[in-house]
Amino acid sequence: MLHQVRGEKYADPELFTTRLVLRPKIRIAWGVYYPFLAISGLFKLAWRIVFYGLYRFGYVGIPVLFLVKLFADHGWRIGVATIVLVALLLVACWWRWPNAFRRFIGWFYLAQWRRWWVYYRHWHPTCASLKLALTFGGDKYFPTIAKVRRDAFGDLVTVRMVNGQLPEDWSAKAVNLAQTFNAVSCQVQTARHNRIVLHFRSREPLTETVAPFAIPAVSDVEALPVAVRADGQKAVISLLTHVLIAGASGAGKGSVLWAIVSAMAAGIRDGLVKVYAFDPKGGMELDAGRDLFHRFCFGTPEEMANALEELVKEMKQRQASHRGHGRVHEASLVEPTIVVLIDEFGALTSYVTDKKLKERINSAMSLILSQGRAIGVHVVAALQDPRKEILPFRNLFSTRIALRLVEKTEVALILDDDALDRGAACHLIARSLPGKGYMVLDRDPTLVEVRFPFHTDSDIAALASAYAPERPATAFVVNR
Ligand SMILES: Nc1ncnc2c1ncn2[C@@H]1O[C@H](COP(=O)(O)OP(=O)(O)OP(=O)(O)O)[C@@H](O)[C@H]1O
Repeated sequence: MLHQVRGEKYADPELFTTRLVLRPKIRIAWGVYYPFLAISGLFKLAWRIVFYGLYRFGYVGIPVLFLVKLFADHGWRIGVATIVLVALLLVACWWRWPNAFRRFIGWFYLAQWRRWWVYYRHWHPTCASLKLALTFGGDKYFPTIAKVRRDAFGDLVTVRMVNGQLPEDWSAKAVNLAQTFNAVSCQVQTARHNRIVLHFRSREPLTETVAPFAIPAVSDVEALPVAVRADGQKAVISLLTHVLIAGASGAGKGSVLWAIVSAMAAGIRDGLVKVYAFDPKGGMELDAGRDLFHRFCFGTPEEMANALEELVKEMKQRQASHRGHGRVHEASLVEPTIVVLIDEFGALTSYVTDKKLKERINSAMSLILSQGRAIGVHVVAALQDPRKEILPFRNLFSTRIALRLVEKTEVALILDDDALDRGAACHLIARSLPGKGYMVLDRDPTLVEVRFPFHTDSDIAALASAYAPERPATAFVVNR
């Protein structure tokens, strides 16, 4: 029976020497056996030279072959002149286009060097000690390093797993792997065909505090620039889906809320976006920007329930007037987009002890979340504690943002079941990096690592005074 074992069979160097002195097991004339051994050895050598020299290490083998031919055909003067010319050309490229040079030449060669010097040399003992190798039929098989690439933050090592392995097995060893290969962190991302990518970072991206963005002149609620991605580009979210933000205490949920508010500030000023703000923690977080809100509610649970029911009533009126007029809501001065901003969603529901009140809040929230989108009512909710009470609503939020979380089980609860396998180690985000996290966008499986800009109190005050709508918050403002 021929067994298919996925992995690199470990060839003990000692076995290699014994194989050379091996005598044939069957009786065979020496005069036949040794010439056979010599010819087959030569064939193997030639094959290895072609395979390793031109294919595996072609990036070195081919230029070397070219130089050897050049020296042989045209003499050493032409050879040396060519080397100098190429070196000057490379220096000029590096000087003129440093980023492109790094990306296409520098990182490539550095990655190849690190593949052999850093990873391959320590690979087998590391896998054996972390129990990531497979023993079968008396042989040991190791996960194969298929490819190493480099980016601005470290190495991306593509690994073909052995039979029976899952990305989770590697995620569980991420800290050990990072420590072994002298990396700051190791993220495990799933790839196709039983492969995973280990992202060994030599430095963390997004460690700098991000300043507030310039406010877009026209706010497009379908594409609000709210954060910076690891590659330096702006991350954009759409409010046409409901947005859930989760993070431990001090993770920077406030910075996400303010990034969203500031991105739609022009719409607020022009009356095309109305923000209904709920701050069940007593109004501390959102108070600085209260002038931006059409409604600002920070009272008792009963007052919150009343406010939400008022909103449901307004929603029903919209539904009635929209019946028969298509399903896409267009913001106008008469019917602006309504954004329901909730700081600490958990405080709205989980901490309410009165059963009736809890039911009122839950059913109003369910209606808003399930029917609001079609008529321009969108929810942005932050929460600290992703516990069971949140779960019934979770799937109604298509855009989910997770900042630093306390436990790794919360990652699946907020983002996606396999988010941790795809590298969203929110529980490992340092406390010193508030506003950093991961997000999944509507119908897009890609996880985006981001850092949100930080708005100081004076930034928020300036925002509120420059972009406050004509009519500041009045109606059903509670406890003002
Ligand atoms: N994006 C950010 N960049 C840099 N620092 C930030 C950022 N967001 C928040 N901070 C810092 O972290 C502190 C805590 O932030 P914030 O109050 O927003 O956290 P939180 O998640 O709302 O916490 P809690 O749930 O306890 O209110 C802030 O006072 C600020 O100093």
